[in-house]
Amino acid sequence: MEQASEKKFPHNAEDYELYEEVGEGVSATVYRALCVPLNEIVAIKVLDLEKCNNDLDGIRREVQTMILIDHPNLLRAHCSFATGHNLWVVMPYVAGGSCLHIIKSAYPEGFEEPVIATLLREVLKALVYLHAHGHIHRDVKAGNILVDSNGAVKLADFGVAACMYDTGDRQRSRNTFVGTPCWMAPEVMQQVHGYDFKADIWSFGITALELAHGHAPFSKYPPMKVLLMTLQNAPPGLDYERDKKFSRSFREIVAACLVKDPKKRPTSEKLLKNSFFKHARSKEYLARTMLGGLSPLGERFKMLKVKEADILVQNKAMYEDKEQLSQQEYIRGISAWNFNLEDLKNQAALIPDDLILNSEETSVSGRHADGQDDGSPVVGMYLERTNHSKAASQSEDELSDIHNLESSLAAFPMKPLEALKTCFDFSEDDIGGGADSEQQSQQQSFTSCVDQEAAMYAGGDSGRVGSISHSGIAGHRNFSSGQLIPDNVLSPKRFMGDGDREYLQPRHLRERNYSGPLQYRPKKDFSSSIAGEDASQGAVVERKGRFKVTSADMSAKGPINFFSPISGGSTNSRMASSAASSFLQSLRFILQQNTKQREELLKMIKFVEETSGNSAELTEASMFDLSQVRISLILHSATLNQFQNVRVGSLVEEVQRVKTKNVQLERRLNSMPRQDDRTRE
Ligand SMILES: Nc1ncnc2c1ncn2[C@@H]1O[C@H](COP(=O)(O)OP(=O)(O)OP(=O)(O)O)[C@@H](O)[C@H]1O
Repeated sequence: MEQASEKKFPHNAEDYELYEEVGEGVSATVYRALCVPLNEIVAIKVLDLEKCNNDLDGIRREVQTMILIDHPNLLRAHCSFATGHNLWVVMPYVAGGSCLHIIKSAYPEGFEEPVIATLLREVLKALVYLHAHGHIHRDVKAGNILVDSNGAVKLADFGVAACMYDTGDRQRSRNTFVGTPCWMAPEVMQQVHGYDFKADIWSFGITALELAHGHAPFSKYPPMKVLLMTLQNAPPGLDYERDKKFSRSFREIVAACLVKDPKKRPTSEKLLKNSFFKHARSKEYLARTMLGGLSPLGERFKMLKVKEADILVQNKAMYEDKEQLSQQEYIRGISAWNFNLEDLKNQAALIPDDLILNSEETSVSGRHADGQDDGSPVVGMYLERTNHSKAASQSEDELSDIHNLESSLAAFPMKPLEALKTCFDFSEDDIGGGADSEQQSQQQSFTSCVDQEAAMYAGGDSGRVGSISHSGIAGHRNFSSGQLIPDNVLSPKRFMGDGDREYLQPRHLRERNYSGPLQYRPKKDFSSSIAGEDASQGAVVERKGRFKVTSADMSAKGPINFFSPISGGSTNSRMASSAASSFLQSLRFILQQNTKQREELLKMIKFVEETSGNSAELTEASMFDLSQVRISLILHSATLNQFQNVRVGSLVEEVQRVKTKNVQLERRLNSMPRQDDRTRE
């Protein structure tokens, strides 16, 4: 057990002086602080319970896990308590900060192999411990690997950790989306059979790439696109050419972790024995190499925030309001992306119809070759979008992009509309299931926090120089999370006065997304229908560099390819469809522009349908294709987040209606005498 945790850390906010901010996540802000009675520097994670009320169960779990775990490579909390509408988690201060911060401040191209091996070995030790004790971390990433001033490595953030031995609701919650998309294993995304500790091994492999390159694969894309790419593309890995500087054993260990079939991934225990770790060095080496020359964490954090704010301003000038929320999420660090409903809706609106299969290759070579990528995911993303629009005249590329997007959608474990519908099917019982008896009994076994109720605060400012004012919290109770975080703590409105809101408020006034990890549950009836759609299970039919196209991509289950010839069509109808296709091709380009043009397009389709009436078989063919474009448009509209205007239900009906019309048109078309036959007659 860590020495610090043997001490009695007080449960009163007044006993702590909050200093500078040293970190920020989706759900919390972390401060360096002084524990006055013990005269010890600590870190305090401040979670705003008001803003986290979607994920109280997750918070309970995080605190429980942080207090119960006991391993030198895991960050153990000293104690936690509620104050006002905040939950404070007191933990050891890890002066080097997270690997993500260190990368952003000083190693944008990633670390050298011995550093990576040393970091990963320590993380693996933590995972071996967690897995052996029945825990899945579920959020392994550079942002959660902390390095102390002496080079000790601590895996942190149990906000999404789960217990493998849970039963009932908590077990079922492993069938939910939790984690950060870039690091998320395919089986976690698929939500089909649930997942186990092997999900951490996938994230571990992604983290290895993040440490090697300075960013995770796909990190510049919005979450929805990351989902599609993770499911559709071959797993990312170290490249023979691009990553020449790394050893073969490093390439191999990454490849072993990033296998889509979780059963084929090694256990953490087995990984730890891998020859790659012969490259690992001592803690002192890590401290010297990684932290030497770095300014104190608080200063670095401030500088990073200024830099990020600048990028945000630049992008604001270039891109208007709709994308702002997403951009903020990008800028705050990809690592800070936990999936949530609002993110999903906003990120979905950003899916460009551009390269999916080869995009990561493009982005990486861009990053290394032209040096234009400043490490900002936002800038990177928009550079690529601009470049892509320049290339729009190359129609072949455009066509293949469309096919790529659509086959990616096919590989997504649900049809796009269903996928989006499911995302909006927010599971209530995931949120409310926190007070089950099992948890309560676990909570009663907590050792580090004793009191259930702490004394009332004395009013007024503590007056401590350099600390954050405690004013405004007078008259409100503290609750120790050593017992179950009491229900009333988790319903902040019940005990909150207006004064509470002022406390720490300026730091929380920023526009942020607070809901923490997404916990969506797929509808039960979907799970059976989606089981067979994993692209990773299809036979490889085509390879593009490191990427593969599987038979699943080419299957009839895929979305309608409105550029393909009409089934059973004659030469004439093929000509007709080709004429229609060239028209549709232009339409398709317009489709990519914006919502307004999309609406125009729908009007045009309507016009063509109405004016062509009953006139000729050419019209029939065109109408068939046109209605397919309409379906595609509807799907895209849904995907591109037109939910403000159109209800999902009505979209589904519309798709059904147009599909029925298609079938009728196709029948009529097939039963008509073909023009060349009639000419012969
Ligand atoms: N004990 C600590 N000592 C020093 N820095 C810390 C400590 N704990 C967290 N941090 C810093 O604060 C950042 C945010 O903390 P944390 O990851 O716990 O918040 P979060 O809201 O759970 O984040 P996310 O869910 O985005 O991973 C970390 O990335 C790290 O840089």
